[in-house]
Amino acid sequence: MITAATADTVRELERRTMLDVGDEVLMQRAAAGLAAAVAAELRRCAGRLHGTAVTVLVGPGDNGGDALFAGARLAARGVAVRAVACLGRPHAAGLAALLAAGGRLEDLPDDGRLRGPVTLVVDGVLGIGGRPGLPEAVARLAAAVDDAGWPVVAVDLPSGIDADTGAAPGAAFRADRTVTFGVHKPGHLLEPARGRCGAVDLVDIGLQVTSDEDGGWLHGLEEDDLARAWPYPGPASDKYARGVVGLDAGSDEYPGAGVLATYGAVHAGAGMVRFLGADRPADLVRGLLPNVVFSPGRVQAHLLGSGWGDRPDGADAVAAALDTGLPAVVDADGLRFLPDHLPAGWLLTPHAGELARLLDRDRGWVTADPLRAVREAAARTGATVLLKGASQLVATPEHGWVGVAVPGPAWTAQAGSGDVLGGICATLLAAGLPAWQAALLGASVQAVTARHHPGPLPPHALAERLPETLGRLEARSRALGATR
Ligand SMILES: NC(=O)C1=CN([C@@H]2O[C@H](COP(=O)(O)OP(=O)(O)OC[C@H]3O[C@@H](n4cnc5c(N)ncnc54)[C@H](O)[C@@H]3O)[C@@H](O)[C@H]2O)[C@@H](O)CC1
Ligand SMILES: [K+]
Repeated sequence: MITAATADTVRELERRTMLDVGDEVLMQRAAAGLAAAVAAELRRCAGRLHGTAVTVLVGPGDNGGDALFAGARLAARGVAVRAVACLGRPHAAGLAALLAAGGRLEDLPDDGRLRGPVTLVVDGVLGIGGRPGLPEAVARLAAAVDDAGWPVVAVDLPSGIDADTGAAPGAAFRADRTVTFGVHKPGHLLEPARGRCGAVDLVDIGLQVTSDEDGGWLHGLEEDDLARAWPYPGPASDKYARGVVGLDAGSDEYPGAGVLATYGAVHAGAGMVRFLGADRPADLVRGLLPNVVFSPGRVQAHLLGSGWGDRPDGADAVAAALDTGLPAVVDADGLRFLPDHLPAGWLLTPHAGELARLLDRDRGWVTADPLRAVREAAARTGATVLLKGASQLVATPEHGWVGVAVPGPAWTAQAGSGDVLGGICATLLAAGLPAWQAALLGASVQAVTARHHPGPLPPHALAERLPETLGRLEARSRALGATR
């Protein structure tokens, strides 16, 4: 699990640690970790340190200070280090250390082009004190560095992104590797910033990170977390232990959604799937999946809404499912028929446009800060909310942190993926998982499957690969020594 904290929380953690160790120590720990990461990167790309040339781009704050102290350590090991002052006056003590170690300082070139030999660039322009975007001259430099194709190591964050929201509304650096300190920041987990970080290294600088249940924290699921937490059947499990899913998805107008949701539920391992939707999707499902049943009967979780279209009795269907007291996933068109308050055991699975409609906001308000949007949706509806998109976020009224699913390739952004995901999540609810966990595991298993089968695989074909993923995850969970 990757834990991320906002800039304010990081500053508070740093303040507390500094009371114990003093303020110089943290920056020296950060610089040591950064220098080690840059040295490893130099060895990877040049095979050596001696004789390589590192250009350190520095801003006016402590992010530049980290970069300058790291530059001093590299200069002492035979690397030719040139610092370029990109914004304001560089960190005084860091600059003095670099110059004393034999490094040089240069001004930002007017044309934004770096001179001299460059093996690698360190982006120490802005860190958690940075406002998103870059002044024009620095933006030109960032573009030139990108064009030149030099390897870039970012200090804490790629400069220009928003550390707390993951937004990148203006120019920003793009790194091959980002070296962060103490704890991850939301920008490392959330697109589009995440895509600018490259590989992220976490350097321990001695912060006492105790992520409590208060707001502001993110927990990013990793593939091993998924492997550990999936509810694999045990030797004594029967179909009811795995769970019976009741699907009311698709319509005579959009029958495919019912088929796709059923594919998701069946291939995610539901004990039994009851298809309770309209006639046309029911006929299609009957022809494709002989294990699905169509009569009413015992159900342990519902899926409602995918492909309903303009269904006149949508509100009645939602109300009837609520009356059962069972958990449910409400997807797509079903989101238009919600009562004012829902139980936290219900899971809503909107994409940005549907969430905007739900909250009576513009889509742009949601996409500008998806974290804020998903939190607000959970608080307003009382339900757990999975916001689908480039980063898949889960908020629940049950705790203050937001979960981030394992990221997947952009190929899964296609019509029908959401219907399959609804079926997967309903299966996990039927197996007895709380809604937040069903959402995180469901979104993650689909992403991990897509990672292993890159390319434009249609959603039903991807659903058919879920069993292969689950078999691999189950073997992994055994290797990890997970207990059932
Ligand atoms: N506080 C600490 O104890 C530690 C901090 N560390 C480093 O310190 C960094 C934070 O340092 P700072 O708080 O000094 O902040 P930054 O180094 O991010 O820079 C803030 C400065 O940049 C200016 N600025 C911000 N956005 C701008 C923009 N878009 N255009 C132009 N100027 C802009 C601000 O006015 C301010 O002067 C962290 O990211 C990390 O790298 C590490 O040394 C670890 C310990
Ligand atoms: K930076």
